[in-house]
Amino acid sequence: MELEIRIRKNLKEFTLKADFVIHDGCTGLMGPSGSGKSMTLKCIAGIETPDEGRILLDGKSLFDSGKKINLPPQKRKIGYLFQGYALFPNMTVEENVQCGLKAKKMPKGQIKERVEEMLERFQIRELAKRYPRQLSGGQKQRTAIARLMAYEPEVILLDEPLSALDEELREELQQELSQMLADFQKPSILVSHDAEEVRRLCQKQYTIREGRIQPYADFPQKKGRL
Ligand SMILES: Nc1ncnc2c1ncn2[C@@H]1O[C@H](COP(=O)(O)OP(=O)(O)OP(=O)(O)O)[C@@H](O)[C@H]1O
Repeated sequence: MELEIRIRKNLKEFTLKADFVIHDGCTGLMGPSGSGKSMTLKCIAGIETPDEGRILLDGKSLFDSGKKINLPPQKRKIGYLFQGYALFPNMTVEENVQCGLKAKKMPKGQIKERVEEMLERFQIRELAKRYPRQLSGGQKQRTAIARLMAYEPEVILLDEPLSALDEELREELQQELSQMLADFQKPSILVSHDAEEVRRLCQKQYTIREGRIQPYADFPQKKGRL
């Protein structure tokens, strides 16, 4: 698949200018605090709207200011993994996994089937009736990933998913993320402050500074099409 991003958005301090194309595999996006990383992801997901430009997924417009196209987030098939995972605290694991499918208006029987499949695949079936506060960091991550994958996204955006964790758990969850991304195979973008994390999980890297995105020339190229 191919995700093409060509957007401009005026922010308080600078203008975000993103012009890049990614293919299957994980692309890292690194840059200082406040440089526009989260804003770039939010524009791709449809949570924020660029002032102008276009975003195409396999040639299909998700956003096109010229053609006045601006698909809402639920129609973009983009999975967003937030920092801290953003699980709903008043919902059980099972309810968290199914909530996106209800919003998508999937038939009840199909929702049940899909949720079962995700609980099984991410080994959280025994935790189905627990609330997020009753989960370990790893279990929370698996629940968040199950919720994301239940939605069958075509693109995954990961916004510093591991930044709030201590080093030991971080290592462990990096392994799980790495496996998930390898299985996913479609395009994904990982925003991170950690160069080592990007080197481990991504095949390509971009840097962003004051809203300008550029390929990181020194990044070691790995196998996979990007
Ligand atoms: N809704 C908004 N409208 C206008 N400007 C915004 C909006 N949200 C954030 N900004 C500004 O855009 C800039 C980029 O913010 P962004 O959250 O993308 O940074 P970031 O690179 O993700 O930073 P961090 O690593 O600290 O999370 C900041 O200067 C921020 O103040």
